[in-house]
Amino acid sequence: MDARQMKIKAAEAALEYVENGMRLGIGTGSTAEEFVRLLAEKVASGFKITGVPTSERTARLCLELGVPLKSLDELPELDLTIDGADELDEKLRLIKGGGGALLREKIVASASARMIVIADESKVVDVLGAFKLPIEVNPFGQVATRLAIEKVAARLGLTGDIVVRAAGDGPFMTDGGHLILDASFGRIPDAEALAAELNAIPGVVEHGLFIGMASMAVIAGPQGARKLTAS
Ligand SMILES: O=C[C@H](O)[C@H](O)[C@H](O)COP(=O)(O)O
Repeated sequence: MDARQMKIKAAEAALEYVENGMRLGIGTGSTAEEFVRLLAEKVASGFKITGVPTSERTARLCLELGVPLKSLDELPELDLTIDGADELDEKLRLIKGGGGALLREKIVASASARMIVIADESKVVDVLGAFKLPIEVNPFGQVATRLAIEKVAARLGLTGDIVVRAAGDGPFMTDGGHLILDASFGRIPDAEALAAELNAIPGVVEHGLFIGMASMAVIAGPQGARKLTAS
């Protein structure tokens, strides 16, 4: 089974949790896009859901494939969000934001009664941090914000480069008009402490640590999909 087939396997297994009539948060990324394709097939066969996309990219795909959408302001309480992740541990702590959608993803997941993560086995780690932690920051004062991040990270024993994510010749801009700083901490033994410290820095808009948000993950491997619930 290749990487794409595993993403499809995870998406298929997660689709079983989507019920007729649900208000559904729809994630961003290559795994979430496989989910959108399968969901669109169900919608075409008469299944009714209303989706709230977590990015412009996901919105475009949904519209192209005929998945009905509303904004989060039109539908501020959701039944379920299904989204991918860049890394997750056995306690369902996640790193997200590899695609730059972490802010809307976190807002949509927070507005949902339940969040299910879809991923392949390669994303499951013992300790978060091999994937660079995306931190969304306001462009104003970005250098001061980066220094503040470095200071709180050092207090927690974390070091490593923190660089502005690029796109083409310029910086990558999120759907909200912010920058992403990618922090190469390596290992983040106390993700809760880091999340709290980052939340307290004014220039940080949001960060990619999703803690206590997912209730289940569907993990696809060569043998099929398994469920992971927070331990
Ligand atoms: O910003 C992007 C999201 O957090 C994605 O869900 C995450 O990067 C995983 O994407 P993929 O399924 O492409 O690995």
